[in-house]
Amino acid sequence: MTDDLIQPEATGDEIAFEGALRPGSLAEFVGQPKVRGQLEVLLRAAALQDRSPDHILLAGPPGLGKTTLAMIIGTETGRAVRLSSGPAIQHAGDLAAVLSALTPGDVLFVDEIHRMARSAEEMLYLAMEDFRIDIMVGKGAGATSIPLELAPFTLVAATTRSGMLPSPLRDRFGFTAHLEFYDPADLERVLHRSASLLGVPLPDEAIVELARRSRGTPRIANRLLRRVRDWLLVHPGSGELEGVREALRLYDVDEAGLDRLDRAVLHTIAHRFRGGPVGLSTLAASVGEEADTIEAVVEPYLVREGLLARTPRGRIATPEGLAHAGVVVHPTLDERL
Ligand SMILES: Nc1ncnc2c1ncn2[C@@H]1O[C@H](COP(=O)(O)OP(=O)(O)OP(=O)(O)O)[C@@H](O)[C@H]1O
Repeated sequence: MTDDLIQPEATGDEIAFEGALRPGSLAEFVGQPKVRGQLEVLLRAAALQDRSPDHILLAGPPGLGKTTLAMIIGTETGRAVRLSSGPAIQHAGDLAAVLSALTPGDVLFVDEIHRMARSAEEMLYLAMEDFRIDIMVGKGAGATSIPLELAPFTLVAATTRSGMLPSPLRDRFGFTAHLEFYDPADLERVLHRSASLLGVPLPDEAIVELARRSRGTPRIANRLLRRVRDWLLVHPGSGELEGVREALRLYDVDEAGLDRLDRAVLHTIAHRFRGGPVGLSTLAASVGEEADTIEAVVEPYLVREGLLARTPRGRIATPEGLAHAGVVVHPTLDERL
């Protein structure tokens, strides 16, 4: 299991806490200028023509704002958002129940759509394209299908694994938003906003330090902010910057913002596999974590930071990654690159 502090998925009481910090409009949504611009045009064009916006796929690592954007799409278009998720759709019947309950213009948000049952996919294709489904009644030779008209709706789906979606499904979205990790400057804005909403006034230098070590992820930035708030409560009279450093040390977040699992992955490649290449499943087994988590959560950030690279023969630690794991190799001697 990924370390509690840094894992990008929301946990326990955090869901309520996140609700309070969630930006409510596109204007309040920090960063991701490209996605914001694309969505603005798409939503405005639909409003001008008084129709439901096209189906939208939100792709990217956890904690970057996919759920937030889905809610914003509802608010900006003045439509109700109905919530479902891939793991909750285990049979075509589960999907039929969700779709048939929609009212005209609804936004249907399906989180983790890559985990939806294969048996529901065909039904979803038809629903997205023609706003109708065929319900099968009976079995074997006597089975018949009854067509059911649906209310026009907009599907907003989120995935951390867009590569796992079958292409007929991907093709049915009018627009795919690729969410990227946030720059430190954008995370500083997220943190300033959250700090003022939480009533934790932090000076700029403390916010800068926290943003730099939040793994490019607003959810992690907000979570670290809560831990810093706790630390300062328990240590009254301490400086805020000291609070940031001590809280992060306590929760095992290093100077580069890497957590225990990030470091375990780098360390394993660097030391056990002599820098790589190593295959994903071998790597996952060596660090005792699910291959999915390594691929969707750990790797994207290490790749973006230039610490790990994916090659056709497997994962390798880059010279910077090796250095982070305490091994120094001169790049010109590195035959793996
Ligand atoms: N652009 C942003 N500006 C301000 N806060 C943000 C932004 N994006 C995300 N957040 C904050 O980060 C938290 C996590 O965001 P959200 O739940 O939308 O992520 P997600 O990508 O849907 O994650 P998951 O895939 O795990 O559901 C939210 O509570 C929100 O407060």
